[in-house]
Amino acid sequence: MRTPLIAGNWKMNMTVQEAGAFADELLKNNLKEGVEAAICAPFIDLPVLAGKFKETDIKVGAQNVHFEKSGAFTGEISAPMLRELGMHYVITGHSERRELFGETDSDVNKKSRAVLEAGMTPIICVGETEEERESGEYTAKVAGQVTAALEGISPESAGGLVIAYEPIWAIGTGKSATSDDADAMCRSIRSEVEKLYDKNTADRVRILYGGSVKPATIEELMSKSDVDGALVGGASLKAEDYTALIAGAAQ
Ligand SMILES: O=C[C@H](O)COP(=O)(O)O
Repeated sequence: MRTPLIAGNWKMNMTVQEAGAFADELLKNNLKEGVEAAICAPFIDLPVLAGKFKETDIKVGAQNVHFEKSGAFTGEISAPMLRELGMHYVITGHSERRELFGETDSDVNKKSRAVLEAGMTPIICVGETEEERESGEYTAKVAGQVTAALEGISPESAGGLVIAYEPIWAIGTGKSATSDDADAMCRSIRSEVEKLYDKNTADRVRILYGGSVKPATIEELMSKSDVDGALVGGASLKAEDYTALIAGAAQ
């Protein structure tokens, strides 16, 4: 039985003050049980969120990491630094990082392994462009990203991973994949994991959908058997909407 996960990805939004206010508001709400809640925030917000959520089940995560533990990498943050702050998750391979910052499949693999080595869980993002969807190449593209990201990761670690399927054409566009499309792609990713490892590992790995998920669409999405949750951008920025996402996922 896989615990559903609703992971917010704040991207480059929310000042420290706004993050604190979000946390205070969220803590006043009664989050439905049975769904894991996580917020992946800008680096500067992480200490305040870790502090506010310390005595709760709400997890905190980062949106990026460097794959080396330390060294001359100006402006970068390492996995051991994030672990010491109490982080549970780190998003790796988000399409914005791949497209805007030139991250390669190999970088995503190295970052994911560094996150695991530090005792955290990577949320590994994969997904196709609109052109790849239209050309019919999308299943192969995503399978290739999954294979590259998981290279060298042990079966024991692989079962605990989170993979987020985020079709690039659905991110921040209001143009969500249908729940059936999301389910089909999550199933295809699970079968890829089974090919790389075994059925037990594939049954354990959690696969999220991301791309214009809203409180109004979460319930239908979560009714699908291979969708284990969502990676949510815009709709995770307001405590009220985030609370509604958790409630919808708990149905
Ligand atoms: O990581 C989250 C995704 O990029 C989705 O963002 P969105 O919910 O704003 O479309």
